[in-house]
Order: sequence, then structure tokens, then C-alpha cells
Amino acid sequence: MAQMYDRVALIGLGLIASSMFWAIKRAGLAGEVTGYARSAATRQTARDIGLCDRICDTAIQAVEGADLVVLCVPVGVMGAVAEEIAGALKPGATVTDVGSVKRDVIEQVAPHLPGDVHFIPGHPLAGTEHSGPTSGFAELFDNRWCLLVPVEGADRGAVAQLRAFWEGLGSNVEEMDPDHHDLVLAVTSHAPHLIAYTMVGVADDLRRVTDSEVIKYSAAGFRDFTRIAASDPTMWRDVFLTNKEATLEILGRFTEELFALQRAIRTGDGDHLHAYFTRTRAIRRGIIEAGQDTDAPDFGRGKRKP
Ligand SMILES: NC(=O)c1ccc[n+]([C@@H]2O[C@H](COP(=O)([O-])OP(=O)(O)OC[C@H]3O[C@@H](n4cnc5c(N)ncnc54)[C@H](O)[C@@H]3O)[C@@H](O)[C@H]2O)c1
Ligand SMILES: O=C(O)C(=O)C[C@]1(C(=O)O)C=C[C@@H](O)C=C1
Repeated sequence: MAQMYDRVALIGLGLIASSMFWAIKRAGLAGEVTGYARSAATRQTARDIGLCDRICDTAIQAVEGADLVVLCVPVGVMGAVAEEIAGALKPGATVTDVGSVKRDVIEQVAPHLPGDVHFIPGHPLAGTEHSGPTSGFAELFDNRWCLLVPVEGADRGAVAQLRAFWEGLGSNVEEMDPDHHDLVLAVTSHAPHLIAYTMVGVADDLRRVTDSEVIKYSAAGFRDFTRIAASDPTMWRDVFLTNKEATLEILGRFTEELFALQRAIRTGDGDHLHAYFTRTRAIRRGIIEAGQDTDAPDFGRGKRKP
């Protein structure tokens, strides 16, 4: 794979930045990668494990001369970081981010950036419940979507270059409008995380009563909930506070459906329950038949992915 940028700066050295670094190296996408993290301990860990070609002690040093700057911090601090680095950005550079929410990040970041840099927000739809500089791995983005959310009037050449960069990291890339992005992600990621957090919290309360039986005998579905509910508290606090409207809209609908199911159980309305579960099962089968869940055991008509 060809080099896409001479110098890339990664700001915030957690799961996403460290995965990006290893994937950049795997494909030879950048001449030099600089990195910055707020805490001295994280910078030291990064140096110890060889994360980035150069770890800088300030965000300004990291972005100086960079052709691509990637903001990999929690969404609640994107604006503060943009303000800090704005004066040191190279004219013509591209600034992007990997935040899980887009409208709020655009509103936080755009006002700080000088007119001679290209701001092209992004969001890789890939992650794990782990965080920090040692949690990354080069394959994280392979065959995953990365959504680019260019602001109005974005330079098409800069967008095409960033698209090619994410393809080099292993992703499939699509463009999306920020409000649509935030609604889709509220359905597919944000509300499900909140539900997992809640379910694990309820089980934990119960555990005190049943003397750890809940966790001991938990089946696969609940274990998946506990994995999701182990995700980084700062990241997810910020997601809910910045994608408030869309998440509340989806949670409102969720609550209505939950009440309807609750009522069906209480009144013994088996037809309602059966019809509902039949509909949701068809959705899952449709996803697999369309080949859109490459992790499913039955992906590719019974074959595991290579
Ligand atoms: N984890 C996921 O599954 C996932 C997936 C896609 C996108 N994202 C998004 O990517 C971003 C980073 O997430 P992550 O999972 O890599 O998080 P992480 O917790 O692993 O890493 C975040 C890093 O940012 C640093 N940081 C925090 N505040 C800072 C500040 N003010 N200045 C400089 N550094 C600061 C932290 O010290 C840490 O090193 C978030 O915006 C998140 O919404 C996460
Ligand atoms: O697999 C996981 O652990 C994730 O939660 C990853 C996940 C998701 O919801 O799919 C989480 C947040 C992101 O913004 C993108 C991806």
C-alpha cells in the first residue's frame, strides 16, 4: 500500500489511536507518526511499547508539520483539544476525528480551526470494550465501516485522500450527513450500550440477594451484555451527553415497546409475543442472508470467514 501522508499526528493514545498506528505501519500509510496523550504515564507507556515514531510532550509539538491530524480523545473534549492545537496546524493539513458522535463534535471543533485546513470528521464503526494505549491491534478496522462526515463545501481532493487512508487501514468507507449519523448510531450503538449498562446494573443489584448466582450461571447472551457494559465510562458518558436528542428519542420508543411486551406477558397475550419475536428473528436472518454479519457462524452459508 502506498504512503498517503508524509506525517500523521494522533492526539489521545487509546484503543482507536493505537489501533490506527499499528494499521498505519502494517500498510506503510505514513512517513512518520507522532503521538500525544494528556497524561505523562500514558506517554511513557506509549514510548515503552513503541507506539508512534515520536511521542511528544505537548499536543502542539505533535501536530506541527503534520499533514493529517486525528483527534482520538473522548467526544466531550474534542473542542478543547482543537482550540489547543489550532494555532500550530500546517496550512493545507487535514484534521479529522474518530468520535462516536458527529453533530456535537463538528459544533465543538469547527469554530476553532483556521480556514486553510480541511476539517473532515470521521467515525470508524469498530471497537472493543478495552481502552488505553496497550489495547490496540492492527486488524481492528479490517472489513469494518468507517463513516466520513464532511462539512459543507469540504475539499473533495482532501476527502478522497482520507477515504483512501481509511481503506488502507482495512475499512470500507461511506459518507453520511451528521444528523443521520447520530440517529443511526443511537439505534445501533448508543441505546444498546445504555441497555447493556442497565441490565448489568440490575443483575448486580440482584446478585447481592442471590449470592453471586447471577454471574456464575450467566448464559452467553448476558455475558455479551457484561462485555459491552465494561466499556470505558468516560467515553460513554460523553457519548450520551453529546448525542442527547437522538438517544432520548430511541430510548422513548424502546420504552414504549418494552411496556407493550410487559403488558403482553402480564395479560398472557402469547400472540403478541410470538408475532414480535417472529418479526425480530426475520430481521436477523435478513442480515445474515445479505452477508452483512461477517462474524456470524453461518456467514457465507455455513462457512466461517477466512
Ligand atoms: N472504543 C470504541 O469502541 C470506539 C469505537 C469508535 C470510536 N470511538 C471514539 O474514539 C475516541 C477514542 O476512544 P478510545 O476507545 O480510543 O478511548 P480510550 O479511552 O482508549 O483513549 C482515549 C485517550 O484520550 C486521552 N485523553 C482524554 N482526554 C484528553 C485530553 N483532553 N487531551 C488529550 N488526550 C486526552 C486519554 O488519556 C486516552 O489516552 C472517542 O471519541 C470514542 O467515542 C471509540
Ligand atoms: O464492539 C464493541 O465493543 C463496540 O461497542 C464498538 C462500537 C459499537 O457500538 O459497535 C462502539 C462505539 C463506537 O462508536 C463504534 C463501535
